[in-house]
Amino acid sequence: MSQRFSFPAPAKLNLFLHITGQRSNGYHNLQTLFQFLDFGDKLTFELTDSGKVELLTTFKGVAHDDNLIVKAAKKLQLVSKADKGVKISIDKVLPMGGGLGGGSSNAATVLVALNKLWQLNYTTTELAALGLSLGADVPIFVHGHAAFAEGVGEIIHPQSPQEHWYLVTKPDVSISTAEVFSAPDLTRNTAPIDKGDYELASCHNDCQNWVINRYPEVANLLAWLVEYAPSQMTGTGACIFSSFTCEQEARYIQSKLPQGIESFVAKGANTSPLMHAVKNFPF
Ligand SMILES: C[C@](O)(CO)[C@H](O)COP(=O)(O)OP(=O)(O)OC[C@H]1O[C@@H](n2ccc(N)nc2=O)[C@H](O)[C@@H]1O
Ligand SMILES: Nc1ncnc2c1ncn2[C@@H]1O[C@H](COP(=O)(O)OP(=O)(O)OP(=O)(O)O)[C@@H](O)[C@H]1O
Repeated sequence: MSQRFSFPAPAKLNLFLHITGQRSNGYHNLQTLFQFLDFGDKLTFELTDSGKVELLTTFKGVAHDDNLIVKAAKKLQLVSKADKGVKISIDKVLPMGGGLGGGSSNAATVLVALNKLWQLNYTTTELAALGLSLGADVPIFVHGHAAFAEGVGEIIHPQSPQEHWYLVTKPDVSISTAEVFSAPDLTRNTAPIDKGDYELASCHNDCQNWVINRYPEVANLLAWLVEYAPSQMTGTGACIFSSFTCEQEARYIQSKLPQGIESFVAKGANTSPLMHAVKNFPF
């Protein structure tokens, strides 16, 4: 059996998410602060000579060729004319449709890892540009540093917010990004802020009110959490992150959560775990 290599695909949080306008193609202009978590999926790669991209893990509700993992690998194969193949498996822990960017992170890890494993030597900027067509969040995961982002999320200014401990909770609903962004009554006119001069505490998530008005599961859990810690939705939901100064506090509140709420505790990371793995490659 040939050698296997594993790389992390971490979660992201949107520490705030302002919608500042909408483009003629329907996409939204955003201002957001991305931070990674030291928690996420793990992808394992086995190089083959078959020329084929094979995802060995099945996903409920996502066909093999629609999976962002497969799309990213095929895209890289196509642009680079690489004749090598790969078998990929994933230990999936991030909830889908949670606002944690799992799919985009998986795609970014495929691009970054195969760039190394297939010895393609694309730059980070080239990989991020390739990734943007797969998802608006792919470039930030390719760049791998916490950042204030603009445009659809692809204009990236690295920043270093405080690395809190977070309790991340998932209300028992899955919310599609497209559903939120296509809502006629979503707030789309938040005034742009200056990336070098803003107060994190006065920022917010423009999707949150829309979501809590429609999903009582999110509204109820958020109302419960804010009694204990500053709490906000990430991305278009449904996950909520609550900030703590130490791990024990986060774990204590986790132990008090209402029954049946999926959750994990993780630390904010301004450098993505993927970057650490790449730096140490070959392992
Ligand atoms: C909400 C965020 O997670 C914030 O980080 C991202 O902007 C969403 O990123 P994503 O899940 O990678 O989104 P994509 O797969 O690119 O887009 C999903 C759908 O959301 C809408 N969409 C997405 C991003 C954006 N800036 N404006 C949009 O209107 C589009 O209708 C698109 O069809
Ligand atoms: N490898 C993958 N992992 C997760 N979802 C995938 C993957 N490939 C395709 N998808 C599809 O993408 C959708 C969005 O998944 P994802 O986990 O990225 O959502 P999300 O966390 O809400 O992302 P965001 O924060 O970007 O809104 C899923 O519902 C699924 O249909």
